[in-house]
Amino acid sequence: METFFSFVNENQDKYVEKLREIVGIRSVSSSANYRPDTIRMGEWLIAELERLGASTKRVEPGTQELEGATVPLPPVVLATYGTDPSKKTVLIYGHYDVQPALLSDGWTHDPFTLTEDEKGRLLGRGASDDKGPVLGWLCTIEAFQKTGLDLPVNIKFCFEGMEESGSVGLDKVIIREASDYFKDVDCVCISDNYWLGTSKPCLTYGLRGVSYFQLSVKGPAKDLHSGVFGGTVHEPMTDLVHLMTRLVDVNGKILIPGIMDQVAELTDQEKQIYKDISFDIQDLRGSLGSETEIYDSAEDLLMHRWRYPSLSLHGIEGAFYSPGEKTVIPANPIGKFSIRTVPNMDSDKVTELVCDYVKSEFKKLGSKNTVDVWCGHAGRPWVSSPNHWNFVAAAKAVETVFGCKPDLTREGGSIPVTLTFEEALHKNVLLLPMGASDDGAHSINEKVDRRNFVEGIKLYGAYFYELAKVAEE
Ligand SMILES: NCC(=O)N[C@@H](Cc1c[nH]cn1)C(=O)O
Ligand SMILES: [Zn+2]
Ligand SMILES: [Zn+2]
Repeated sequence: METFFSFVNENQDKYVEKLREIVGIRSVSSSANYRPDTIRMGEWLIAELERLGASTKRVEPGTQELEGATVPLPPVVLATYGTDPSKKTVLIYGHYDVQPALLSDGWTHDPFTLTEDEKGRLLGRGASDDKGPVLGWLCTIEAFQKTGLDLPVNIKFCFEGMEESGSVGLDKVIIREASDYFKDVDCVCISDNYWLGTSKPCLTYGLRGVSYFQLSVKGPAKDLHSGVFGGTVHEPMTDLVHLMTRLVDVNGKILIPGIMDQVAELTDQEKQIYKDISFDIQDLRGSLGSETEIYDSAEDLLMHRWRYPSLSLHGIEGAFYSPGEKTVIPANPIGKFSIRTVPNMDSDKVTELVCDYVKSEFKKLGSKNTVDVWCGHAGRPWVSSPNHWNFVAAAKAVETVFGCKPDLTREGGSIPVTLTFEEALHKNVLLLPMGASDDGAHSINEKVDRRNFVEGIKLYGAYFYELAKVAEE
């Protein structure tokens, strides 16, 4: 692998330039305005894959109602690189859409202009989640080609542009293609999460699910002057804020009856896992940028990230949020919150419990306004076993590139398609992150460290190499 590693080192500036190009494509899947950019990002990947000699298939998953319009869903990009029957075939999944980002959120520079700082941090929306990792796979193929090394595996790619918005349309494509496009797949690898800390790589075998809710309170036909109408009408925002405070307490305890009853019991065997993991609370504080954690011990913090559900309040649409002092009574604010779900929670049951509870709490208010609550999208939790040869190969690759054994982790975030791959293809799925715990995905000043980006490309190459060698059991 030395030739490969040296080539990657020497060409890293070129890879960073490519990352700059794609961070500049504003592929924000949640926004109708940015839908053409999201589609363009999918097309960029198709062109790049074809330039590398892959055969591609552009799948149109259909349309979507978004912000009052019918818009096309971004394409699912399928690609095949190598069809040698004597080699294993690995399916690589990634997403090319990103979370929204505005300079006014607090970014130190334009979020869609990749900027490298003096610490080698490559800052930009999607740098870590998930454009850096997606690009990394393509750089890996190019490095094998340019060094004249034989790529020791066949690769299938599946890149989507809706991951940050519920992966709409993707499950159907995977289930349809399971016995067709994906029929020769031996294992799956996803690079779309983060190390537990900032220095040691990990392999990940579990994710929480996510159920995203919207809670609308409607009253007057339009926003009102609070001087003229304040004190004389039931204010929707007052009802909504009351309801939102009834969902979760300040210590993160979910207040919706029945939710915790579904959570799998903690066994002695599982407890043991947490004792062996080195998790530095200072690292967590570094990522938080504060010392506001709820629990004192690493075990409790990890358990509450990985194996217990959480409920987060995200925002209120239709309410005044700009600087200044507008005196308005919003007519129809919509609260946003999500529940990270864990084994053995059932998404339909979660939705039923949330909706019944919100409606019963609203009734207690005696308000003349109307309430509506719905689940926008739900992805299931996933936990697998890290003993499969796919993990063994990845662990060896980590040792080759980083000189240490990887942490074995679960993750608090969600990649809903993971379980779909496992169930539809009946193959092992491995999460092999490129980014570090302080990358700030979804936040302001998201970054990937140049080191992680470059070593990540080497890791991908070493993983292909180890996959070819590892015995299937
Ligand atoms: N890197 C994975 C990731 O960020 N996943 C999102 C998925 C999601 C679901 N709804 C909105 N986003 C996550 O928030 O975990
Ligand atoms: Zn992601
Ligand atoms: Zn994300």
